[in-house]
Amino acid sequence: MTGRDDVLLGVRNLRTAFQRSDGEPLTAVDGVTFDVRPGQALAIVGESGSGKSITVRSVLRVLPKTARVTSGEAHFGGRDLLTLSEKEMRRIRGREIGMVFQSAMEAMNPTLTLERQLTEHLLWHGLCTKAEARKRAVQALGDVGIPEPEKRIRTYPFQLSGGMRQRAMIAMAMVTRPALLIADEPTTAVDVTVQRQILELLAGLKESGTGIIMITHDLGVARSFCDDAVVMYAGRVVERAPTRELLDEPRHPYTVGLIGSSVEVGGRGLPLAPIPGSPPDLSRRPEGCSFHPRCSRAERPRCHTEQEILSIGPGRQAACWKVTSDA
Ligand SMILES: Nc1ncnc2c1ncn2[C@@H]1O[C@H](COP(=O)(O)OP(=O)(O)OP(=O)(O)O)[C@@H](O)[C@H]1O
Repeated sequence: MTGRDDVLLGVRNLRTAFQRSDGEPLTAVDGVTFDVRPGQALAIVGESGSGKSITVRSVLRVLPKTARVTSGEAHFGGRDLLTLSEKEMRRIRGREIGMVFQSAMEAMNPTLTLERQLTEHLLWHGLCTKAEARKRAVQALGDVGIPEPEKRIRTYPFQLSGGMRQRAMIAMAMVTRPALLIADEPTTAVDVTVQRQILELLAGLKESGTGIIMITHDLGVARSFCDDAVVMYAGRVVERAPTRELLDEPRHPYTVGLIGSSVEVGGRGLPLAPIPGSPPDLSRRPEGCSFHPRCSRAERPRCHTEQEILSIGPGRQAACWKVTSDA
């Protein structure tokens, strides 16, 4: 049995910067901290460019060439992933940590059949014999609802429909039975029916004890699937809470704006209200709270000088002194 206190992945104070061509550093992830627990899902939400993908790519150590983790820790299975060698990371990625991305075409090798990809994946990680690998691969395709897996295993990714390809990618991520699954917009490119089926698959994984990080723009998906959520703005976590509390009673002015401008709200018949302005250029971040130029509650001088994340209740934190003084 695992309790809420077991931490599967503990990310502390993660900072990642890009070296721009003009020499200016750009801090895309700025002091991010969160925990993921076994059998629980954490949503990472925020506008485009807020640092969600770079956060998980930093943990997996699959960053663009110009980016570098400049500080922080990522504890997983008694190790700090940020201090391991590339060889050690290769053993962890795809085996102990599975990955699912928005586009299966990006994640799969178009020149190999599903059979080669799945069996080689298992064999490379030394998880079974060649004879067992095929059996496990067929089983994994069947488990994700691919009909006639014995036959489909001989196809190439491009011969499958988008929904089937997405399932095959999930099969590949699940076949090693990872302790942690990182899913970056796994349902964005598929229709609503496939989306529901994929979420059911991921829910099965969660029930079997896998911890999940789900990056999503879809607050409805976060609500139905994720236990906890962190909201990112301009590379920082501005609010964290159990997902339902966060969505039903958002506290940080940015979270309030994000929810007000979301399709989830529009779908409930309420008017969409976009947040005025746009996120800052990360190489010229405003002093203090990065959201203050867009915030209707901003006041001088405090919002221009500080942004500290503070407790606002059990399991809840917000990086806004106005919210903490309301509490
Ligand atoms: N290849 C890159 N080169 C330079 N800067 C980059 C690159 N990729 C990302 N960035 C910077 O990092 C920031 C965070 O990017 P990231 O991809 O993590 O955002 P995101 O929240 O995942 O957005 P989206 O929801 O659109 O995927 C961006 O705003 C951008 O400034």
